[in-house]
This record gives sequence, C-alpha cells and structure tokens, in this order.
Amino acid sequence: MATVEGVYGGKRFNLKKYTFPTQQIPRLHYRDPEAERLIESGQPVVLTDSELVGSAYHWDLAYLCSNLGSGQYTVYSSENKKFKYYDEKKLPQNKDFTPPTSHSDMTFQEFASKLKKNNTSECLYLQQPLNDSVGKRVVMDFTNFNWSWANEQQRKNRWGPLTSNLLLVGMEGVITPAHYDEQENLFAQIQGYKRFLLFDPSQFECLYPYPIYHPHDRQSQVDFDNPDLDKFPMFSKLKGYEAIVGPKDVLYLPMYWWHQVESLPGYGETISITFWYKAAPTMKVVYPLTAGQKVAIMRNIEKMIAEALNDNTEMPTFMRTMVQGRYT
Ligand SMILES: O=C(O)C(=O)[C@H]1CC[C@@H](C(=O)O)C1
Ligand SMILES: [Zn+2]
Repeated sequence: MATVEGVYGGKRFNLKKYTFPTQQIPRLHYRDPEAERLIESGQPVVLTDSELVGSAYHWDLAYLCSNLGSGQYTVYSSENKKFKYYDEKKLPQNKDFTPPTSHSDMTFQEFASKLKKNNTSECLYLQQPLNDSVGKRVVMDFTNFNWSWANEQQRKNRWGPLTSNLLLVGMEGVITPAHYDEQENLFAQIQGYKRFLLFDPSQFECLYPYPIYHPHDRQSQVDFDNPDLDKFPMFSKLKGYEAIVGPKDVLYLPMYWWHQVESLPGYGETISITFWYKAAPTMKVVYPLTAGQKVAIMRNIEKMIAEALNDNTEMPTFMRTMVQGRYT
C-alpha cells in the first residue's frame, strides 16, 4: 500500500495514498472570524478549543464501561474493516442485496471485552445514539457539553433541530466509506485519530452514488482502493480535501459534503460524538443554486420518477431514455 506523510495539527502521520489529489482544510480556533465565515458559507473546517464535548474528554473504554449502564448498544461487525452504511428500510425492495456488515445489540461491557480480545479477526464498530439509558455520570457529562456554543451555531447558521448525538467507538483501522449526509454535522473527536477525506458536493459526478431506492443510497459505488474507471470514468477527475481530527478537535462537516472516515491505525480505538442538525427550511431560493441544492433537486426527481414508475427495474431504461443522445 503506497503511503504519504502528512502533518496535521503539528503531528506527523503516515497515510494511505489514494489516486486523487487532496488539500488540507483549515484548522482554526473556534472563535476565529474565519472559522465562523467558513461555517456560515457551508465549508468544512477543523475547530480547536471549542470544548464542545469538554465534559467528555475523560471518556475512555474503562469509564464508559463503568458509566454507560447495562443498556443495549448497536455494534456493527465487518470482515474487511469497511463499514458501508445501508438503509434497512430499503431491504424489502432489494431482495438480492447482501448487507456488507452484520450488527447485534450488546452491553457496552460485552463490546469492550470483545475489543480487548485482540485475537478477534472481525472488526467492530459501536454506533449508538446517546439516550437516557446511560448512567447518571454520563448524563451529567452530556448536560455539560458546550451547548451554548452549539446552540449559537445552530441559530446563526439557521440549522434545523438537533436530531441525534451518535456515540461512535471504533477499532483502529475501521473505515466508513465515502458518502454524504443530508444533515449538518459538528463531529467531536474524544479519543484516537480519524482521517476525513472530504469532497465538495459538486464532485457528485465523480463519485457515482447508488440509486436513491438502493440500501446504499447516498454512498459512493466506487471502491477507493481499486476504482473501476471503465464503469466510473469521472472518478479520475476527483479532487478532494482532507483533515485529521484528534482528541478535542471538532470538524464542521457541511450537509451534502462527501466524506470517508478512517480510524487511523496505531492510535488505539476511537471515540467520537456527532451532533447532527436537520437542514434549515429553504425560505427563498437564491440563484445561482448551490451544488448541494442541485443534489437535493436530483434526489427529488429520482424519487418522483421511481414513484411514478412504481417498478425500480424500469428506472435504468427510463433515465437513459431521458438523457441519451439528448443531454449527453
Ligand atoms: O458523522 C458522520 O457523518 C459519519 O458518517 C459517521 C458514521 C461513522 C463515523 C466514523 O467516524 O466512521 C462517521
Ligand atoms: Zn456521514
């Protein structure tokens, strides 16, 4: 595997080299006016010193084992380190789809003991929304997050409501392959280091997401480790950004921005918390449209056509008929 050396936040990292160029995104103090400008304009930025989850900086496996109570946690398992998300609600209409990962519910203590057995060949990734089943010390930590700053960002940037705080505890080396989300995200890193590969929403044409009715909707079809350029020729034009977030960093990850996330090997398991916010209702359309707005339009059109045809097997012919020789 070809590697490239990168320096992020003053630390040197040996990183897997990909076929596309990347440049670093800014790393700024969270009160820097430039950081506020980037967030306001929907551009990613690594924020330092926010203390967004300052009350959780002491979270490690031992503390979480003692204080997360005996609630059940969703733990995903993969044979190949990759954890490509799939929407279970779309399985019934995709009978021939084989989920790439399995998941089971277990207590945090069971999960932690599996992590300690380093002979396990399976890769594990705990991904669970924080809920009221946690112990009172974790509730206290959660209450003491820097909500005044988070709420200020939500208000100033006209984000919608906070939908969830996902607790992520991953084995080193786990990868969440490239996808985009339809929510704004303040991604808080507590333990370990995560490499984010980031792509502007305008790179949609280089990343070939699955059809919207597919369980892998919003995920890229391209295998970044072995891209099929015959099938996905525009992938060779892909240009990206990247950032490495470590403990206490917060990444502002704008809606519709593509991202691939890797828990860097050699730095132990990773602990992160997401703050996902729904999009603000679009009050007034302003032209020119943003790339993200165009993605939203494409999604709505795909959904309408799929509903009208009422048979997903007809979608490829219908979509080709619409553009072939006319818009190509
Ligand atoms: O926060 C997001 O948008 C995500 O995709 C998360 C889902 C898995 C997480 C990871 O760090 O691997 C990233
Ligand atoms: Zn995501």
